[in-house]
Amino acid sequence: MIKAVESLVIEGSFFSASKSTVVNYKHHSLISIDQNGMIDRVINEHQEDYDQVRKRADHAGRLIELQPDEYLLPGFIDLHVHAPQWPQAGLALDRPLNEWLNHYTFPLEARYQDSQFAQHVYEQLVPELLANGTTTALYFGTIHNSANLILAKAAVKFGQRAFIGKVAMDNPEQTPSYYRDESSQAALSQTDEFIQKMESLQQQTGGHITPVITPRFVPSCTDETLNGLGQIARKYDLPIQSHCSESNWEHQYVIDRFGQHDAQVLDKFGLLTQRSVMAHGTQLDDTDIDLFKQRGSAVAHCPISNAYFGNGVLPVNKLIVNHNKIGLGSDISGGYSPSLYENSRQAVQASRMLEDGTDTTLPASKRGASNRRISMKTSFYMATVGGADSLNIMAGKIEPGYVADLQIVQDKNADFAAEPADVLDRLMYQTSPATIKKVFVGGQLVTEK
Ligand SMILES: O=c1[nH]c(=O)c2nc[nH]c2[nH]1
Repeated sequence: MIKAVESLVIEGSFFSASKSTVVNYKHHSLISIDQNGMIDRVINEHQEDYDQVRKRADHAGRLIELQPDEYLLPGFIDLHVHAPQWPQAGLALDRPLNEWLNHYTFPLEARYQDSQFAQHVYEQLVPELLANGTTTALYFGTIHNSANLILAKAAVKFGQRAFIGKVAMDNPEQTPSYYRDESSQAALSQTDEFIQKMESLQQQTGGHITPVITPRFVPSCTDETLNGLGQIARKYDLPIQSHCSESNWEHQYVIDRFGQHDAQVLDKFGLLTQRSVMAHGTQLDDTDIDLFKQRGSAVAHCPISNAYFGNGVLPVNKLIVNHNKIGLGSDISGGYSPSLYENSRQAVQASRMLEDGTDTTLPASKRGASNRRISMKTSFYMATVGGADSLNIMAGKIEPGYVADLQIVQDKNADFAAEPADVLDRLMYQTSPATIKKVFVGGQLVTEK
């Protein structure tokens, strides 16, 4: 059972993004958190009641003071995590996507019919993500509802905000007999059952958990299942997640089967809505990107994973300029790292290579694509505001009315003075779990060093 949150006041300097290229810095403020775990006030040093609010919180033992080398940031939102793949993070990344799925991933995911194995993995993964500053995760589970509920219970136990999907995959041509839903009807009825069980777990525990409609990707689902999942998403008005135009092989498979791109196919089955978050998108064309925008659907940018399986670099800046919804995903274990800090770095680096090009046998003027680079501010925006907008939650900002999902991080090079904008970059490039000192979800302390 989630404990009632005590109101809290945090005193310190903080960063919070307001736009894709603008991160605001507020020096030495009070961030007041109410008993519902929401930020109710942000008070600056010059406001009349600063001292009074501070003193009252201090007397009540409810004041947390940041050290001079510490900063408050919004918690990060990971839009794409395959929870069952944690044991293979970093394995076989030199294999092409379909081989990696068939030889490593499906055999591993099949093991989650064993609930003890599920518990062993999930009780490691959830605290690991929290220790990396990830306060919200959008998880793929497996086909097994018992294991998916163990993941939900781990999220409740450790206090993470979690969106969790029972994976649907029933296409006998693209899934192995040992790891597939028995039939389309089974995939749909077990999805429905998972939704009911998540709703009662949420009511019993008060945990921050939400079920998600989860067709694994178009290749692994029959038309009947894609259609049925679209109907369930509509019936319950739930978030939807899948993979979309993620590699040469996968993109071409969908063209061969439907004569259309993933985006149109997902849309036709009612799976591209303003609650959809689709991973990768490296092969999206301009029409697909516009369809995403029209539908209000989000892209989960997974820059580390894309370097291995994506056969291309997602043009993040193009999506940002086009006002598409976009956030960051670790894609454990297509991506080896549970850290959105590391993914933020890779997002910046990949965008630079996309802009400059990589083939130096060509003249510089013929390499790359213009206006593709992003700054670390944009990565920070995607890890916070972009992720929250993608999930339609009031998170990712340090402002009144937002949930108090926060992290306190230490600037390990604070001895070397820098302007606030540079400090943010330094934090984004240098932070590791060792310098993430405290993490809060809904105002509750969930990790402390
Ligand atoms: O990176 C990926 N990881 C997966 O598990 C997966 N399944 C389908 N497509 C996928 N891509």
